[in-house]
Amino acid sequence: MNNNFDKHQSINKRVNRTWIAVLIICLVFTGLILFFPSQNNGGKENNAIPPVKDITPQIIEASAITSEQETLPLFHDNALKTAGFVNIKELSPLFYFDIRYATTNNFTGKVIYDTDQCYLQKEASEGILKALKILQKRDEPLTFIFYDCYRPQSAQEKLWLAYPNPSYVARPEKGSRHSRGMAVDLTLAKQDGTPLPMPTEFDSFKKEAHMDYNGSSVSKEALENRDLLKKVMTEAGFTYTRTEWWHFDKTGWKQKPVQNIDF
Ligand SMILES: C[C@@H](N)C(=O)N[C@H](C)C(=O)O
Ligand SMILES: [Zn+2]
Repeated sequence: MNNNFDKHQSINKRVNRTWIAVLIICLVFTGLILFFPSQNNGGKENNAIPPVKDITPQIIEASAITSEQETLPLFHDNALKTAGFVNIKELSPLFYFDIRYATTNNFTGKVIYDTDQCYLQKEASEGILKALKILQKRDEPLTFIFYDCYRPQSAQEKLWLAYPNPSYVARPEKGSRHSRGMAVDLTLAKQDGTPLPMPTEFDSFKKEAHMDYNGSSVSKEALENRDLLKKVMTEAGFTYTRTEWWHFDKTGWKQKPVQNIDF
């Protein structure tokens, strides 16, 4: 009888030990799953992330920019040149650039586009070179400072939102001649880049900026410089606009389409 009792007790002890062992194994597994979740489904998550190459093509291509194209990615330069544009910075070392809409120093107070390059359609660029030749033949040779050249349609929309006045900003639905690459905003400068006095600042939407303003609030010298700019640009095949002394359109602008090539 005692023998039977001892046998029973020893079986019970073995069963208990087995259960304890099973319990410990379960606890160890649970711990592994809780502490290393990424081992569980990490492989799947990694596969879900798109490869870096797919999500950053612009960064990769931008690294190919040459020193001449400091701010305009090469693929935009290519797109513009394919569409008949010329980079005015590549035309002559005599030019100066103060591309205002690439800075906050413009009437909107905001950066309108990201690059300080100056692109124009080939015909307009030829007119600019013709005008430069006229300026260089003078006893005291002069040159240009460019304020704005080609402007994508998206930039025109930003300008219109800031100042929706068709006397000074072209309606986006009509399209700006700048967006055709056939308009340019510029002023005269000495060879060393000093701007000549003009009736007003660039993009001053006051009556003094009008081409026909001859009032006494503007100096004689500034009015003469404005008239010289107008004469030279007209001789080089541009027309002027009544309200802005700095703005000129290359004849034939209607033949060129409005563009929205990124800038
Ligand atoms: C905003 C001014 N610089 C200008 O270029 N105006 C003309 C009319 C335009 O928007 O095309
Ligand atoms: Zn203009």
